Amino acid sequence: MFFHGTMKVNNKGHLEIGGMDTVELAGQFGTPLYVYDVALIRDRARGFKQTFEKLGITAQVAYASKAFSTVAMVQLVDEEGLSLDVVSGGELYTALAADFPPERIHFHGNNKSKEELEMALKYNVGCIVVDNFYELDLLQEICESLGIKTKILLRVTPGIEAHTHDYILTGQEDSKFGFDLQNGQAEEALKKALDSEWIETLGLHCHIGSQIFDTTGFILAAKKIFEKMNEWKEAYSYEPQVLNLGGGFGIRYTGDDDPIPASKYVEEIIGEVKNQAEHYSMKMPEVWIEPGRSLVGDAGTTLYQTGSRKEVPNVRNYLAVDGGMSDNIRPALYQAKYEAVLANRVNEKPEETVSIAGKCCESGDMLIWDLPLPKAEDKDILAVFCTGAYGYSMANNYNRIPRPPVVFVENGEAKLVVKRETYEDILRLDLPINEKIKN
Ligand SMILES: Cc1ncc(COP(=O)(O)O)c(C=O)c1O
Ligand SMILES: N[C@@H](CCCC[NH3+])C(=O)O
Repeated sequence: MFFHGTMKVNNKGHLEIGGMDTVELAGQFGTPLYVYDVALIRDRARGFKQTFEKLGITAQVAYASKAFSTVAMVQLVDEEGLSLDVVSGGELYTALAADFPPERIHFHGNNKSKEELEMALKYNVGCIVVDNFYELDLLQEICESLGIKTKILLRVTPGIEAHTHDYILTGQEDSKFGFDLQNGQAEEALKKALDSEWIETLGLHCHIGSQIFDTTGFILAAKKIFEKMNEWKEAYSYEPQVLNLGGGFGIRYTGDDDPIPASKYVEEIIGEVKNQAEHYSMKMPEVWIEPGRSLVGDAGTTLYQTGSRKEVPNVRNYLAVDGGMSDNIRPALYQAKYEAVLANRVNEKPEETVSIAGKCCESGDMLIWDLPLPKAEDKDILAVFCTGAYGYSMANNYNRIPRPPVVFVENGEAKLVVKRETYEDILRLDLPINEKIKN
């Protein structure tokens, strides 16, 4: 059984998370429903911090809020003392609304607008991760006009390919992100930034991709970056104070996934950074990381209610649930795989293989192919595991389906942290072309 965190089976044979019966949660809050195991998120956050402490390394662990950003989540990140990576005005606005300390916010993005940069500068965020020449010029201009100085990291692309899905690769040369390290663009950007009286260049940033199972790519990236840092030390007497090696640490969605433990990623990466710093006689930089998925991925579970069935004789049985690609687009987008159980019948043995269909009008809206389950009946509760990262955050209103609510569970208590969207919410931004609209 694919249990983790505080999950267990209670004496009714129901899945329990955070001391709460998920079948009762489904009854109370309705389905689909996102349930987050808060203790597991705290555990993961503390694990990262403790590994750095144990290694005696000055670090910042910035939660990549694109994985799952809500006011409550940002407050939890603050409680755990992490920093926060935001990638848009909306994520920044959420962080500020949650009263997150701006000095611990890192602002990312490959096409930040003037308004977004102004907002970041006015709130004095900890650093801006500059992605391209357009942004570097714009930032310099805005700083000058507002009379505000800022700290930056330069995002570099080291020219390596991590082993993951093509759509979530970011470190290769042909990428929309960052200044290329090999072709001289990164050096040109550094010279520009060092020449600016408005910009303090804290160091470099690199993110090679997501759902990566070992440290080979990170180590290669660190080597390539140090090689350049050494050249730049000699040419410009510049040594970065910070090296941010991004996120991307993989998690176990199914039994086929075999990532190393989070602490191991950190230990091996730090080991290499130390080696490189020694090799080039450079001072050890602060090492920052930006985990998203590995902090929240397996802490999230989605509860659905089962509904219609379709049998294609001798081919496949389809079982539909009351959500789908509108609350979890990852299977459609990346062929992502998940495990699931019937939360109200956890102890029962599988009797059939069914494919879980979503309710959207799209053949590709399949959540799980060929899942062994007890013979599901109408109104069973299907719990899909490990939906905590890039599930709710990529949810949408396709087919005008309202987005589900989110509940945090911890120590036998459930707290609603995002309300279910209503049909009124769906109409909120619509304007009629004539007045014949019903309320
Ligand atoms: C710049 C950056 N940092 C951090 C992350 C977080 O990645 P993950 O959720 O895989 O840890 C991402 C997403 O891939 C990213 O683009
Ligand atoms: N959204 C992706 C990861 C991309 C992360 C952003 N660089 C996923 O669900 O796996």
